[in-house]
Amino acid sequence: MRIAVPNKGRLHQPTIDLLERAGLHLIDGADRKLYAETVDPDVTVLFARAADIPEYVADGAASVGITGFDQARESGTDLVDLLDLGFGRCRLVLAAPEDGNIECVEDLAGGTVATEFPEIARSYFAETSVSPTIAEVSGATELTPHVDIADAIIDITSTGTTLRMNRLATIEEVMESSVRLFARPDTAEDQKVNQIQTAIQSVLAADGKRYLMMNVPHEQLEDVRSVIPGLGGPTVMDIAGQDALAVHAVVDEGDVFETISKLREQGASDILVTEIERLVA
Ligand SMILES: Nc1ncnc2c1ncn2[C@@H]1O[C@H](COP(=O)(O)OP(=O)(O)OP(=O)(O)O)[C@@H](O)[C@H]1O
Ligand SMILES: O=P(O)(O)OC[C@H]1O[C@H](OP(=O)(O)OP(=O)(O)O)[C@H](O)[C@@H]1O
Ligand SMILES: [Mg+2]
Repeated sequence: MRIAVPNKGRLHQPTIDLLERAGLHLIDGADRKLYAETVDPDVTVLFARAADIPEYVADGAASVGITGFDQARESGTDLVDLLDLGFGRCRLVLAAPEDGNIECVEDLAGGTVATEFPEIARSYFAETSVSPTIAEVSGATELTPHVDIADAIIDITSTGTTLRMNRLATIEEVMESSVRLFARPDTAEDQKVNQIQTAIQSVLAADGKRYLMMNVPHEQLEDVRSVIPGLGGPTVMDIAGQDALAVHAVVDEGDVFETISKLREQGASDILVTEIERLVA
């Protein structure tokens, strides 16, 4: 089966890193190659433009694809969104010059809106009382209101820097986006698709988690247990020939510092903190 992933740009490397962490190591994914084999002989990675990936999946060229939710919406394809991969978080917004006369959506009656996302723009305006002309552009959208190509834009923003630099103010949010794992409705339940989904999910589940291991005297177990945060209880094991118990627990990274002090106060010793590669529920 084939997985379509972004061939360049900001989504490329995080996607490859995630696949690698999920155990799907690429074999010879050299620059400019259009595909790469993986350690799983049944899985090939196809490199494609982020905007083309939904079509690749919908047409069957790939069984699953990884790209922005905005791209899936724009393509109009019927895909199932299996997992939110947590990166490529951004918003599509309607924005216009800060000091101009467009202050609300209604001010766009008879106007023009430039965007790289004409389909999203059309469906957005279908829900409003105005239907401005949509001018499709393929980059530098933020410039268009300043050169009389458009009155406003619909474009991606994340930190807001580009909008500010171009003296544009947000009028309304159109949609939120992040990178997702997509499949076709008819393959979303396939065993191999499921296997890939589980592998990636296990990486996401391990993100920001640490594994704590420690020795605890029998009589201190309840005190130690009481200071371990989180819902899942720790795993407790007898150590052969010793009075102490081995206690293991998964803890949020942010809680590790405080938890260690508390554990020591409660009598835990030989505390070991390790990273977790994957967490399969
Ligand atoms: N500033 C951003 N912050 C977070 N995510 C973004 C940002 N810009 C784009 N994205 C996400 O990345 C996807 C791909 O963006 P885009 O097609 O612009 O690729 P790119 O990585 O910028 O490469 P290029 O524009 O050179 O083709 C977008 O559809 C969106 O989901
Ligand atoms: O709110 P910000 O953090 O400034 O991000 C928003 C910018 O990021 C993207 O451009 P990108 O950097 O991908 O350049 P591109 O126009 O070449 O795609 C997007 O098209 C915006 O222009
Ligand atoms: Mg870009």
